[in-house]
Amino acid sequence: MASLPPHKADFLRAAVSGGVLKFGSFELKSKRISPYFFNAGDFYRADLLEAIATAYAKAIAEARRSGALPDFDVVFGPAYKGIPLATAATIRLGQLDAAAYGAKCYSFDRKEAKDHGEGGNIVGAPLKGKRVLIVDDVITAGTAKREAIAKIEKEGGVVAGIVVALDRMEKLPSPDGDDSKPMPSAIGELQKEYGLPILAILTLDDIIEGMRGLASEDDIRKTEEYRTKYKASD
Ligand SMILES: O=P(O)(O)OC[C@H]1O[C@H](OP(=O)(O)OP(=O)(O)O)[C@H](O)[C@@H]1O
Ligand SMILES: O=C(O)c1cc(=O)[nH]c(=O)[nH]1
Repeated sequence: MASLPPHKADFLRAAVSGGVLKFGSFELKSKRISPYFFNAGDFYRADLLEAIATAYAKAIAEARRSGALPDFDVVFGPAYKGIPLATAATIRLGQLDAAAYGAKCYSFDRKEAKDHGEGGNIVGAPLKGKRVLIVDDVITAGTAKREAIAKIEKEGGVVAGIVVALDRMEKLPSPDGDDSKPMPSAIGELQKEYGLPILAILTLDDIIEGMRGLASEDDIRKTEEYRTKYKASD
């Protein structure tokens, strides 16, 4: 991982040591078959959860300092894997800088609306009139982030930006389902369409670079082939 900047190398090291980054054959939400998979649900041990929470919190604080992210009120984690990530990132932000982040809130959605008790779709801070930062695991085709934006807007919130652990650097799905057609990048189109800043702690390029000599040559070759197959036209 010598060629990666220290914050990326530390995060990739935590992902590898926790078995979060895997090589094999995996079907994605987009139905693409990938030779690698980043399962953020495997950051379940206290030290690993702290590592990912720290990585998000530092990325957010740095982007606030540089002006790459606007201010926000609520950190929103899309169900399911976004839930512990957003919650842990909120705690870590408050620990890093209580004056700036101690009053930030967390919130997440239910995949199915609750019809009793408090009811509704949202758990945690109400979103109405709030600036909402989405914190989630991975962007592949961008579908999950579009769904999250629609839910937040329906609740009356305004999305301020998106932070993910991994940008897989893939193209949008073609409307006719033919994935061999050139298409623009999922992340670029989200940025353009919604005018949102999107930050990623790691990209697929970082994984390929950082895993050279650590993953098998065969796994790296298959991952490079996958990168070429789903490479965006922009
Ligand atoms: O960019 P996309 O093509 O939408 O795919 C990426 C998303 O898909 C998965 O979430 P999923 O909706 O499967 O929910 P989960 O958090 O319950 O695993 C994954 O956790 C990412 O958030
Ligand atoms: O696209 C997905 O569904 C996906 C990719 C990935 O690397 N990790 C994940 O949890 N989901």
